Amino acid sequence: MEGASILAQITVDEVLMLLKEHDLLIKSQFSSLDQSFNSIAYNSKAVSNDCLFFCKGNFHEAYLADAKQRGAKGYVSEKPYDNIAIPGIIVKNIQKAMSLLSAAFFGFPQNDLPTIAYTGTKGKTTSAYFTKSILDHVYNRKVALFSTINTVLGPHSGDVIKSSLTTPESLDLFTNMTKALQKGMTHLVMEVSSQAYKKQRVYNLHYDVGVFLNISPDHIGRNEHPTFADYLHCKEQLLVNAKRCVINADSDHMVDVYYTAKATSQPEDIFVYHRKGSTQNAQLPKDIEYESLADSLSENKIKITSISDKAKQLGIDGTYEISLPGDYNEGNAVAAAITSAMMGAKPAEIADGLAHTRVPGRMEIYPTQSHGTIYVDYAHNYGSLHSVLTFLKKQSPTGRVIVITGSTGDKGIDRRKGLGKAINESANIAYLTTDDPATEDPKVIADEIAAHIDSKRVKTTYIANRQAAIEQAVTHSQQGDMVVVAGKGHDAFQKINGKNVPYPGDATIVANLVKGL
Ligand SMILES: CC(=O)N[C@H]1[C@@H](OP(=O)(O)OP(=O)(O)OC[C@H]2O[C@@H](n3ccc(=O)[nH]c3=O)[C@H](O)[C@@H]2O)O[C@H](CO)[C@@H](O)[C@@H]1O[C@H](C)C(=O)N[C@@H](C)C(=O)N[C@H](CCC(=O)O)C(=O)O
Ligand SMILES: Nc1ncnc2c1ncn2[C@@H]1O[C@H](COP(=O)(O)OP(=O)(O)OP(=O)(O)O)[C@@H](O)[C@H]1O
Repeated sequence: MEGASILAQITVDEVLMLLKEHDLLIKSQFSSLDQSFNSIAYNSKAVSNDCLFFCKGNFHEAYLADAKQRGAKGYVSEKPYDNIAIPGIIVKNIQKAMSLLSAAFFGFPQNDLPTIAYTGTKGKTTSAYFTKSILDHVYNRKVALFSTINTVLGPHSGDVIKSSLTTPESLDLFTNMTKALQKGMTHLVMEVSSQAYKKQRVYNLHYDVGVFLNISPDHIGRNEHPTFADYLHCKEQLLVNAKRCVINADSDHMVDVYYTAKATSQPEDIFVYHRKGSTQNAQLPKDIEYESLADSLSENKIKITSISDKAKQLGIDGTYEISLPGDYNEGNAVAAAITSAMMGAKPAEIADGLAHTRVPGRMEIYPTQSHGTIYVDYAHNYGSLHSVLTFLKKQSPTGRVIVITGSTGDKGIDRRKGLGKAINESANIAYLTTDDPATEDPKVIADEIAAHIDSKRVKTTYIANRQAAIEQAVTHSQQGDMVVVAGKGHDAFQKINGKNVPYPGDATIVANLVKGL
């Protein structure tokens, strides 16, 4: 999107006032406070007339010259560009300034769009889809969704666009909120990544409900978070910015997370849920408990019981069928039940939503007649692959586990070790292949995964072409085998050297392959 010209406006006076309020202003080169802007943009190619342009990231002066030529009337930046004859506003932090001013430009659309925000290393998309599915029953499909997979701006199929980031750039985020309101949406469910906080994409955005699902090491390395502490700190900001907080107790570091929430929310506004029998973080308050009543590939069912008085007021006690298999999806479903009840959902609506949610590329099952059963799943780090493989092994302890995976280049470097570890713990056969290699050699990435696999225990083969690797794994599988195609779900591209190279998608390849097998 990178620029917006929906009917909206902001004046230099308003810009300066806001920046001063947030201690972001260094200086302004504007002579008139009354000058107004009818559009905003951060990419010169998206600039239209009377535009206020943001210079951020790996920026080059030539982009500002381009923006001026296309109609920019001023810019906001951390440094002046005196060679270009256009007035600037110099700020201390451009990402914060862009978020703040984008929200103001659209008249703070978040104030009219009650929002549930999810963070966590795993389960954000699934929980967000569960929640949207429930609230769609309550609010007649008027629920917007900003997720890793899709951005849903309205109730019609034409209102759905593919997302390029889990959490969009701030200007795009507030543009999308405005579009959602214009299309009659009444609520928003969104995912917030740790990068969104690191890059201030959601600066000054407050949520009605914030959920912390879990955390385990991920996204640590060059281009992302320098340390786990930084990753945790960024994720915790979601609760600092939420009126009501929902926390899953069954994950490491949740005591730390709870105390972060308590710094800005009353204990009355913090809801902690536990799996029955779990002893993890037992010192945390217990508001809601859930237990698994069925946990197989064909049936996933939970019972929710409220413990504290405030939880009882949500009125969600009961049993619920969950459309997605996997014990880890039970916690995701509980989070969705709690948050949607906070937004007005009744147990029958929660039951309907949880029983009928489909999340593209998450635990999709493709049976065959004469070969193994194929699972397409988005697992691409230790936590997720370990969860999926242990769940599947529990279902069929004697079947062989066959995994096809690669890992991303230039980011999530620590995932390679984790994927190798998960394969080593639970798989019998591994096909290592290409994921999104970016600027790296996929063979080198595969070797780094393989370094954590004991090849005497797990037969490991490298096939560079992802489609060929899937085809070989599936056609060589036998009845009773569980073949897990991990990592890309429905992604219809591979990121190679800065380009999105078209790729059919794991799910499409498998769907075509299993015909006749
Ligand atoms: C490291 C990082 O956060 N990069 C993001 C950032 O890039 P950037 O600001 O440096 O942009 P750039 O492409 O170098 O260009 C610099 C500026 O010049 C502008 N430009 C460029 C060309 C031109 O002709 N004219 C022009 O004006 C660009 O619009 C941009 O504003 O801003 C871009 C959009 O404004 C993002 O697409 C980009 O995300 C990169 C691609 C990315 O993939 N980030 C990942 C790590 C990410 O954020 N992932 C999380 C999920 C992971 C998690 O769970 O933490 C996510 O939320 O998706
Ligand atoms: N609560 C959970 N705990 C562990 N693993 C999970 C959990 N929920 C989902 N998974 C696994 O993680 C994969 C990705 O799930 P999902 O897309 O919901 O998570 P996400 O947080 O949005 O991930 P990402 O940040 O990678 O986009 C699933 O396909 C499944 O394998």
